[in-house]
This record gives sequence, structure tokens and C-alpha cells, in this order.
Amino acid sequence: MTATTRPAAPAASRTCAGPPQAPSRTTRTVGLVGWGAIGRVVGRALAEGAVPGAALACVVDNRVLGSDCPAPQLGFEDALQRCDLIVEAAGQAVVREWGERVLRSGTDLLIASTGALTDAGLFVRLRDAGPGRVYFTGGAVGGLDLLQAVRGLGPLDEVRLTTTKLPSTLEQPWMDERLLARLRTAEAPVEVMTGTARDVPAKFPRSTNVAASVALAVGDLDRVTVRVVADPAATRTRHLIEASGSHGAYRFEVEHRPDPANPATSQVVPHAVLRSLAALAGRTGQIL
Ligand SMILES: NC(=O)C1=CN([C@@H]2O[C@H](COP(=O)(O)OP(=O)(O)OC[C@H]3O[C@@H](n4cnc5c(N)ncnc54)[C@H](O)[C@@H]3O)[C@@H](O)[C@H]2O)C=CC1
Ligand SMILES: O=C([O-])CC(=O)C(=O)O
Repeated sequence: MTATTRPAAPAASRTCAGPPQAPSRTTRTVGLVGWGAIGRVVGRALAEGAVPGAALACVVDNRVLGSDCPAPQLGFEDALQRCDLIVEAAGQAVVREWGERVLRSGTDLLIASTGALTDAGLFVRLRDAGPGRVYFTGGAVGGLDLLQAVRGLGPLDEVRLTTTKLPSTLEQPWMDERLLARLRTAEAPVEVMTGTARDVPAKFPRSTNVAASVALAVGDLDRVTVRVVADPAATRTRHLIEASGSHGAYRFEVEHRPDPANPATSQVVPHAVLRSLAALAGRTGQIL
């Protein structure tokens, strides 16, 4: 499944009556699912007109939202009636429950919770569903465009992602008391899990979607080895991608300030979503 863009506007057309017409741009009507750390920033920016060619039509959330929400709160079915693009910023479960229905209704879907795609069955169903198209935001990591381009030269031999976060953001319901105690009392970095991009995002569904994003770019969940590290000194979240093959070697390292309300999420992520939206809305001059 490849993140491609479709032009929002029809090409300029020539009529019998006169000169070529300027391209008419249609506005993408956006339904935002999730009014949390990502959704609030995305929703407010859209409502302020920050993305030319994209307008916020409604917000879907399973909590009752207050008056700070700048668009009507709708249920999912009603949102599908009103929108031509759904932005998921709510969690992997939403992609599982609604992904296919969104695409089958002819609505496009931009996914933040890429970890849902580690479910092989869901991956195939979303790939084959339509007529809506599915897109992924790059989220908290960079270099995905290049890793995707490198596939044209052949497979990479090795791809590693090391994600380092504050211990509290990595606690999970499946952890036993011993591991939780190690995280809570850590005075130095603790390796919490090493696995493939197939395994890790399911274990840390709100914290390691980036592993699935790297794998989507590389085209192989099992080729990406992921290390999850809890570091009490990680006031910034770090993601290090290292990849190599016969044609080259690649290294991308980022450090993000965590969102104060939800430190599992890096502050940059809603801006990555807005960038993706700008590309989908057909803003010119965009680096794809
Ligand atoms: N690709 C990437 O780099 C990243 C992806 N993410 C993904 O984005 C998701 C959202 O992140 P945040 O905004 O930080 O989370 P958050 O927890 O701050 O907000 C999530 C919002 O979605 C709502 N929600 C949850 N389940 C829902 C459902 N079934 N139906 C309707 N609304 C629902 C919640 O009520 C909440 O308002 C994360 O769970 C994660 O899967 C997060 C960070 C980075
Ligand atoms: O925001 C981040 O740094 C990464 C994250 O939570 C995720 O991939 O789920």
C-alpha cells in the first residue's frame, strides 16, 4: 500500500467558447476523528483556514466535546455523509473498526495510527477497499519518502528503529509488576522490548506507530527491527532510523518535545498531519 496523492482539482480544460479556463479547485471537506493531542491542533488550524483547499466539516469523538470544538460533533455515519476526507487521529481501534467502511463509502482516509496496519488481514482489506483512497501521515518520523524511493533500487538488508521515550508513556496493561516496577524506578535507560515492526506497534499502540510507518515505507514489516527504550531523562522523545543495503546507507534521527497533555505523542505530529492534508488538498510547492 503506497501513500499516493490524487489531484484535488481537475486539469484545466479548453471550451469552444474561449481561452483555457483556470483550474477550478474543489475544497476537501474534512471529518476529523479524535479531539485529543493531535486532533485539537489539526482541528483548530483547519477551522482557521491554515490549509488552503481543506475545510473542517465535523469532529467525531467518543467523548462529548465542549464549546471549544470549532465544528459540529457528529457520529461516524453522519460524518461520512458530509465529508470527502476522514482524518484519523484517535487510535488503532478506529482504523480497524471504520477503515474499510470509510473507503467503501468513497471517502478518502488519512491515517495517523499506522500501527493498525500490522494486522495483515486489515492491511489487505484496506489495500483492496475503495473507491476512497488510503493515505498515511509521516507522523513523528522523517526520511520515509527516501526509504520509499530506495525500494526502487532493491530491498534493504537491514532496517533498525530505536524509539526512546519517558517510561510513563510506555506503561502497558500487559506488563507484569516486575517490568512496571523497573520502569517506575529506572534511573537509566531500560530496554523495554525488541521485536519487529509487526509485533511492536500492537504492544505499544499509542506510542510506536512510527515502527509501522517505517515498515510501510520499506515495504516489509518483518525487515524492521524495533527497540523500545524507556529513559527517565528523555525529556525529548527520540526516534533513530538506521537502514542499509547494497545501494546505500541511511540514518535519520529526530528529537521531539512531547505534547504536554499527552507525552506519548510528540508535539510535531499534528503538524505532520497538517502537512499531509496540505498535500492532499493540492497546495502547490509541496514536497511530496
Ligand atoms: N504516526 C505517528 O507518528 C503517531 C501516531 N499517533 C496515533 O494517533 C493517535 C491519537 O493520538 P493523540 O491525539 O495523541 O491521542 P489522545 O489520546 O490525546 O486523543 C485521542 C482522541 O481520540 C478519541 N477517541 C479514542 N477512541 C475513539 C473512538 N473509538 N471513536 C472516537 N473517538 C475516539 C479520544 O476520546 C481522544 O479525544 C494515537 O493513539 C496513535 O495511535 C500518535 C502519535 C504519533
Ligand atoms: O509521537 C511520537 O513520537 C510517536 C508515537 O507516539 C507513535 O508512533 O505512536
